[in-house]
Amino acid sequence: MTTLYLDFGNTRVKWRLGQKKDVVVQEYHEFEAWLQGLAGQSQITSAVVASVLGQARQAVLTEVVQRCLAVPVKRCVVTGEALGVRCAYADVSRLGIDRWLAVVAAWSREKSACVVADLGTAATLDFVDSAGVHAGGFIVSGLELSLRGLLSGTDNIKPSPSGFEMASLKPGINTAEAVYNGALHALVALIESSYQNLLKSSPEAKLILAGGDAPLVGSHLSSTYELAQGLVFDGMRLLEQAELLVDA
Ligand SMILES: Nc1ncnc2c1ncn2[C@@H]1O[C@H](COP(=O)(O)OP(=O)(O)OP(=O)(O)O)[C@@H](O)[C@H]1O
Ligand SMILES: CC(C)(CO)[C@@H](O)C(=O)NCCC(=O)O
Ligand SMILES: [K+]
Repeated sequence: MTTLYLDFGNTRVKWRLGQKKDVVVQEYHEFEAWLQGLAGQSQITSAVVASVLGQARQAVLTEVVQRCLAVPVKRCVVTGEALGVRCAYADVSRLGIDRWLAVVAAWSREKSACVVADLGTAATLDFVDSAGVHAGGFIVSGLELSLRGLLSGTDNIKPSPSGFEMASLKPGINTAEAVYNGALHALVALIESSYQNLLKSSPEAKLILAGGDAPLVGSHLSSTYELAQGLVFDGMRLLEQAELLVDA
C-alpha cells in the first residue's frame, strides 16, 4: 500500500511517495512521462492531489494521473475546520489549498500560534493563533515573480542578471543590487514585521518557512525560524488520515 502525494503548484509539481520525507520537484512538461515511469517501478495503490491550478488545468492533470496509475485519486479541499484549525475565509473554497495544508500541518505540529510563510512563485503568509483559529494572511509576489513584474512594467530598469543568491539587505549601488536587494528586503521585511506583530499577542508564536525560496530568505532573517519544506505534504497526510479528502 503506497500512496503518491502530488502538489500541483503554479510553476512546478512536487511529489512525495508513501511515508518518505523527501520532496521531489518535477517540471510540468515532463510530468506524464515521469509518471508513466514511476507507475512501472512502484507499487502505487492510491494518489492524493493538492492543486492551486484553475479548474481546466487541474482536470487535465488529474486525468493524466488516473490514466497512468489506474488507482483511486483523492483531492484535498479546504473545509471550515480541520484537525482543530478553523479557516478564516468566509468562502473557504477560495483559500489556496497549499496555504490550508501548510497551516493545518504547522498548527498540528506546534499547537501554538504561528506565522506560516510559503515562499514559492507567490509568497503567502498565514496566521494561526494558539487556539487553532486561522486569522487569514497575505499573498504577495515571490522573489522571481516580483522581479519579473517590475521589469515587465518598466521601460528602462535593466539589471545585469545577478540572481538572488548574491542579494543582501543593503541599499543597492547599481541597478542589479537595487532591484534584487529591494525584492529580497520587501519579502524579509513583510515576514519580520508580521512575525514581530504576532509575538506581541502570542509570545510563544513560531515562524515557519516553506517553499523554494525558504532557505535563501530564511538566511536573511534576524528572527528565529523553522524550515519545514514538507509542510504541504504533511498536511495532505493529516487530511487523509482524518478522512477529509474528496474524490478527484
Ligand atoms: N530549480 C528551481 N526552479 C524554479 N524555481 C526555483 C528553483 N530553485 C529554487 N527556486 C525558487 O523557488 C521559487 C519557487 O518556489 P516553489 O518551487 O516552492 O514554487 P512553485 O513550484 O512555483 O510552486 P507553487 O505554485 O506552489 O508556489 C522561485 O521563486 C525560485 O526563486
Ligand atoms: C496564493 C497561491 C498562488 C500560493 O500558491 C495559492 O494559494 C492560490 O492560488 N490561492 C488562491 C487565492 C487565495 O488563497 O486567496
Ligand atoms: K506553494
